Amino acid sequence: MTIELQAVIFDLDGVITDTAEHHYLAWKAIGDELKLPFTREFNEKLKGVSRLESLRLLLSLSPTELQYSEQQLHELAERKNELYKQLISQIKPSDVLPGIPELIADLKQRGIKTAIASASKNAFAVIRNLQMEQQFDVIVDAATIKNSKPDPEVFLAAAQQLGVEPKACVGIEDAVAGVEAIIAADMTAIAIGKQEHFPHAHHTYASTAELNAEQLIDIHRKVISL
Ligand SMILES: O=P(O)(O)OC[C@H]1O[C@@H](O)[C@H](O)[C@@H](O)[C@@H]1O
Ligand SMILES: [Mg+2]
Repeated sequence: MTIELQAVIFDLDGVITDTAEHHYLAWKAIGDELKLPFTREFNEKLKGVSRLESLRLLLSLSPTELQYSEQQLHELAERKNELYKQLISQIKPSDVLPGIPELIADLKQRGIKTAIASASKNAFAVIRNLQMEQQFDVIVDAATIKNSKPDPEVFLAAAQQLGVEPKACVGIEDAVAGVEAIIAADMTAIAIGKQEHFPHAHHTYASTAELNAEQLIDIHRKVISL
């Protein structure tokens, strides 16, 4: 018996709206201050991972062994978050990425459920500013999750709350750690970004504008029959 696609679980930052850029700009400001050679390429590693883990990755760019106390680490993370919160305070409904509203509407019409699986503690603020609270059947954010991506926990929690088995889900991510989490959750993994970043994704689109429900159903069907 084949398993039909029953739910699409979206990452938030970089998939629903371009907050991946806001995270980058906030870390870039901290990196510049500490004179660290932080690039967009290196930023790919920070996508999808928790705030503190992102900070650890950023500090690993230092050529010398920098020693920070727990207190200093906490202050740096807090400062990054303040910069980030300023940036997201400007987010408005028109900042939803292209193709996303149409995809969600099409999925709903086909009876396919939708959820958010985000590693961010700011997820609800972003969704509120986008006025998308009513668009998803389930929203899981960092507040209730112990293990961050690439651990599958956030995707599995979303599937469980939807009442759908993981194999019947497609996950959509713009982060390497996120695609790993989807695969570890035994779901079909769709990546958004450059193909070379996502060798393990089942399919990669250059942009959210290319997403469409019919194709997701097809890709899921092929993955299930493998
Ligand atoms: O600092 P926040 O808002 O809790 O976000 C944690 C992580 O959330 C993820 O969604 C982002 O991709 C990461 O870049 C970010 O570090
Ligand atoms: Mg993301």
